[in-house]
Amino acid sequence: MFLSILQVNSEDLTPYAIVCGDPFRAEAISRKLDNVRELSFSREYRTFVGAKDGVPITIVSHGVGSPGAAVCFEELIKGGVKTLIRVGTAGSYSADVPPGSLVVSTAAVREEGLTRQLVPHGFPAVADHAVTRALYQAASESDGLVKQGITVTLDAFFQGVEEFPHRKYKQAGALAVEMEIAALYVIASLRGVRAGAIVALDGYADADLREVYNPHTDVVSGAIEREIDAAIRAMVKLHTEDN
Ligand SMILES: O=P(O)(O)O[C@H]1O[C@H](CO)[C@@H](O)[C@H]1O
Ligand SMILES: O=c1cc[nH]c(=O)[nH]1
Repeated sequence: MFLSILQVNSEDLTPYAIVCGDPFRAEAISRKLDNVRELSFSREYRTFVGAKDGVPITIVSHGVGSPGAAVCFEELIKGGVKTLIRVGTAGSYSADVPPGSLVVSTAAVREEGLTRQLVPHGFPAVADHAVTRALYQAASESDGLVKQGITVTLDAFFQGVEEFPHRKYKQAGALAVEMEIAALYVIASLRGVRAGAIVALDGYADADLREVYNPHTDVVSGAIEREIDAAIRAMVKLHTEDN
């Protein structure tokens, strides 16, 4: 089956897929695999397949924001993907998880518009337990701080005149904010596949991002490198458990 938005044949995909926002991060992830092939680069969606320790893995970029990412998740699932791990970046809610830390998202607050058009208000956006456990274990094997907990998914990146809901979610114990995890978890639940996510913290959520946002620092690059390695190791572990 030809997937018209990703521009790939489903026969070329694998049941295990790592997704990320940035097409260049997708390429960086693919460089860690053996026998890599780039299948397509269409819109924000760049797709590679390769293997780690004999486990075939698909890597796809989904761009910024839930609606575009949802299209990618839906086509991957339609194409036969059964396990998805998002490897992203996020803003921290707490000095306890400073920039450079990793957070494994156990659940996501649905502060975006996309999932409201898919499921009722109270429907939770939750990670798969086995995927979360594999990600947390793999990330904990590397140097550096790793936490697991609730993340928040927003649509807006730069603030307008409305207050962002950061204060209340921070008080409620959320660890970080990003823009796609809730969509991933809700779509995975709807379509009966499993998903998890890990994010590298690149700053503080309540900073004025127009002034200070810069994910291209050594600290953030190091954290992204660690989360990529963790996601690949987690996929290999999940494959072993499945077989
Ligand atoms: O680094 P990625 O995976 O793109 O994730 C985060 O970075 C983007 C914002 O710059 C949003 O997509 C957000 O979710
Ligand atoms: O959505 C995001 C992603 C990275 N950093 C942030 O502060 N917010």
